[in-house]
Amino acid sequence: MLGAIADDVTGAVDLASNLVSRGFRTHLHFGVPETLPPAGYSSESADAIVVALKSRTAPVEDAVGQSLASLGALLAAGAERIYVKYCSTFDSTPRGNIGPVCDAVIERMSARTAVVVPSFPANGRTLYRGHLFVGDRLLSESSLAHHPLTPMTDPDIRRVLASQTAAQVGLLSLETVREGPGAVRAALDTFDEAGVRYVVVDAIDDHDLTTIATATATDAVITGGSGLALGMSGPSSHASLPAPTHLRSGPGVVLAGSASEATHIQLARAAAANVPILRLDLDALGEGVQRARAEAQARFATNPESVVIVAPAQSPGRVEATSPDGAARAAALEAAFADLARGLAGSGIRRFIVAGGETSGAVVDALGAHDLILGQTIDPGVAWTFTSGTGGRTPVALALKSGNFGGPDFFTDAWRRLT
Ligand SMILES: Nc1ncnc2c1ncn2[C@@H]1O[C@H](COP(=O)(O)OP(=O)(O)O)[C@@H](O)[C@H]1O
Ligand SMILES: O=C(O)[C@@H](O)C(=O)COP(=O)(O)O
Repeated sequence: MLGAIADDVTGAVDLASNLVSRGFRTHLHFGVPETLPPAGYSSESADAIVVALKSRTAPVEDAVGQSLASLGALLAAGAERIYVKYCSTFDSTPRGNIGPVCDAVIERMSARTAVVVPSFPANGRTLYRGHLFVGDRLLSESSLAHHPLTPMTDPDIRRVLASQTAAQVGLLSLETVREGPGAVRAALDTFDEAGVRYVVVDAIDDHDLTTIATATATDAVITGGSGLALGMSGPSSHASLPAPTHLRSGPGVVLAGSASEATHIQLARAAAANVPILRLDLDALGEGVQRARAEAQARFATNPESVVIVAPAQSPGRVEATSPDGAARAAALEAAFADLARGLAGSGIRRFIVAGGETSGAVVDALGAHDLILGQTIDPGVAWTFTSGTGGRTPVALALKSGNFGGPDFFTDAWRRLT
């Protein structure tokens, strides 16, 4: 069994959906697990367990502590290999947490060399000569350079990782990758003998990912974005589960707390398609939540198949989450989305799309959704998930979308994949 530790909620869904698409029956757990597998699951019925943490921007010691606790639970559940999942744009601060978390996992696993593979070509993330590209631009020239919490201003992943770890970091070039898995394995063994712990590996298409995954198929620890999973092969042919019948139709709510560019394009396209967008005024959030809830319910009463979107009234511009005021506003908005999700679910709404990793984390907590089942993939790195409905609770469908993922018509088209 494969165990995975993801540093945020949408990143975990991203990895889980790629694993499912490659034939891994995948179980997704939110938060540091006390024990795994949870009730109803066993290592026999899951080929992979992904633990979703909220550790990307946590203090380093917390991130390491949460990751090691999760690692312990995964190993106790029978995990034989560990996949450390971070963002495909290597989102981190100069202190970490990618380097310290990977160091801790590698040491606990008594592993030696581990690959570093952020590439996810289907979403425009490619690595060449150790430099990370987002679409046609270097990472440092993309919108990620202005991320409020983790501004990525250096595209050289070898250098970025070296600033977060005392271990040696090497580079395996695209030329070697193109020579095939045997050449990659031989190069990794040479790095290992030279005491190099991390090997950043170039990859610009899915075939490169298959080569790297094949070469590292028995490595105890692999690290990357979710793209590396696309090169792996699981044992099952039908790893995603159909949506429970009651979730295939009915009202739907989009909670768009993401400040990312892709989400704003998706909002504009939905508005152009006449999907109602209810706005939350950041200066009157309590009132806004009440009003949005009442308005959504009034619309659903007249049209039970309709969709409403809830988004902040103010443009995020550059959300200054690093300033105390910015962070407080961002947290208040997350809490408002969480309240709204709880209220709507309490009045019977069962279908939600949530945009943004932090926003998704808040909503998942509010709904008490600790374990999710993977359904259909919607777009690369985004899939429908269902709460398990244990304890007499009715399952809820959740599409937890990383801010920058999904096609332009995601908010109108994703519902069709809820089958
Ligand atoms: N207009 C806004 N003003 C202040 N904070 C905002 C605004 N829009 C979004 N936010 C906050 O910014 C953060 C966005 O993070 P997240 O949900 O991870 O999405 P993304 O990373 O795609 O932007 C959340 O904390 C959200 O509450
Ligand atoms: O690897 C990725 O790009 C995503 O899985 C991811 O982690 C994105 O993070 P958010 O944009 O903060 O959701």
